[in-house]
Amino acid sequence: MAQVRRRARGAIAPAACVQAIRAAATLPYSQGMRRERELMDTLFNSGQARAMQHCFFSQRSVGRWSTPSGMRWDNSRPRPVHKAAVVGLGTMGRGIVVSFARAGIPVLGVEMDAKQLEVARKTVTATLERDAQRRGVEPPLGLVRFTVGLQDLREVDLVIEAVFEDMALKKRVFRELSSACRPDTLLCSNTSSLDLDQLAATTSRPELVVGMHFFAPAHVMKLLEVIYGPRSSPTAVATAMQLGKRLGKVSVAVGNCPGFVGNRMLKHYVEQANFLLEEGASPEQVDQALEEFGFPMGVFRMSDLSGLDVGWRVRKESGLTGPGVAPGEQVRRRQGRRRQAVAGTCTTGLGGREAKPDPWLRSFLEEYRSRHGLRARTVSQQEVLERCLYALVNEGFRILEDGIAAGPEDIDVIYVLGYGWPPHRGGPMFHAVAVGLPTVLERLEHYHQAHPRHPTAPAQPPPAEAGRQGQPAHPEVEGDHQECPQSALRPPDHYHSSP
Ligand SMILES: CCCCCCCCCCCCC[C@H](O)CC(=O)SCCNC(=O)CCNC(=O)[C@H](O)C(C)(C)COP(=O)(O)OP(=O)(O)OC[C@H]1O[C@@H](n2cnc3c(N)ncnc32)[C@H](O)[C@@H]1OP(=O)(O)O
Repeated sequence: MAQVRRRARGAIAPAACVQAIRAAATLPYSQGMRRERELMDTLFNSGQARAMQHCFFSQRSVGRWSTPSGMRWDNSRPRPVHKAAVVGLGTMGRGIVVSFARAGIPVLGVEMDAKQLEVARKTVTATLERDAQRRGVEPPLGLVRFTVGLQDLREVDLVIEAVFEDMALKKRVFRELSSACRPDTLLCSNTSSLDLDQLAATTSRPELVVGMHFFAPAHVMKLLEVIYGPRSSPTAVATAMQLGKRLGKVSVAVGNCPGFVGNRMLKHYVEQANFLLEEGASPEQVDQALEEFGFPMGVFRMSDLSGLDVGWRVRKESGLTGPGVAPGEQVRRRQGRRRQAVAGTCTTGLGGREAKPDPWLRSFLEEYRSRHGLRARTVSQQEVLERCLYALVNEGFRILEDGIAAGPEDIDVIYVLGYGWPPHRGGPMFHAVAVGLPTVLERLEHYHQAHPRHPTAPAQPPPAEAGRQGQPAHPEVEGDHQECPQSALRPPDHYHSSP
């Protein structure tokens, strides 16, 4: 039972199953049946059941996508994709190649560097072989071809660019793709946060450019964010949405803004976690609170595995990597500790999956606090959860206001399938309603008063001309020491799923 509870992370159904089996094995038949019925009644009537039902129906509803400009699932025809290419075979690119092969779609893996290509070939082959062995099938190795350079791209119907998160580099790749591919080839980007419209503008076919944002590990996580820009055509959006489904993912169509939906919210979650380090929490403590809430891994473990280098590049592009930034930033800059180059982390010792406290980090944080005159205080588990999760929820409401996500269900699907938000808590927007929007608002305002640098949203809406796609811009971080504005969270009229 202890093992089940540990793996279930707060979900009541797995523990109830064990109890029912135990009752069947140890009680007389009629008592065992009665106990099972009681357990079922408890489960059927629980908030967790409603949360899981919400997840189930939300995953179906996002397939009926629509955009503010009137593109819809039922008025847009996808194109067939017979063969695809992935350009850039880092960790994400390799995972995407694996997803194509596993779905039975021929795929060309493209690298500019021959050494990197060989590493990718080995990793992809090993992953496909391991996966096939587990499933008792033949590995689909014949569907994957690797090549250095863009010369073979005329044979593909769709390309996914997955190079480093660097706008200049991505623009160069898109320009080259534009001449290397057929004029009808869809050009997609796996960018985590960059402006899709700028990428589209470098090509001869901006209408055939969309974002296809995968989540790490790309061959495991079930989410695909499909990002439409102002010039993306219905055909391009429909093709990417349908392709996601073929790849075994749940596709969610979202608008174009920095970080789109998932990472735009993630930024506020990560930011609060970093502030908590300044204030006295340890990374292990923050992670433990989030893991007890039900995430498979806390924010620091997750960042270690998939986000340190990406986050660093994103902040570098935004000019947020100078001196005077919060410890999270400097920790990330520690030599050789940006994951995906090295399996080392800021929360854990070098290598391995197990999170172990890092003595270097502990003394770094002590030194950082003393340098900035910060007195470490005790941070409760409740504060960790409220600050990290409500900041994320708050941004979710701003995303709805901006029309970047079609509805709260879309955000919930993104968090459950992309970031491991526990399904028995329904997703962030569902959770906020379950907690009570007035309570969430009160806590956000409380933390705003207590910590003037706290959340996220400006008291005044930003000027409309600062936004993209004719929508108001969302607030940008201007450094970790910005004044804290008020909450964006208002009980929205359009929230139509009740917990
Ligand atoms: C102005 C706006 C700017 C925007 C701001 C930008 C913010 C900063 C950007 C951050 C980076 C974003 C990157 C990307 O765009 C978005 C993401 O992908 S975020 C990551 C989302 N993924 C997760 O949260 C996954 C969490 N993990 C899980 O859910 C589970 O671990 C699992 C993957 C379902 C597997 O679970 P299990 O089967 O129980 O097995 P394990 O836990 O042991 O893991 C198996 C295997 O997978 C590896 N792994 C797990 N998680 C990750 C991960 N997040 N990234 C990479 N790899 C991961 C794990 O190490 C194991 O590998 P192995 O040891 O077998 O080699």
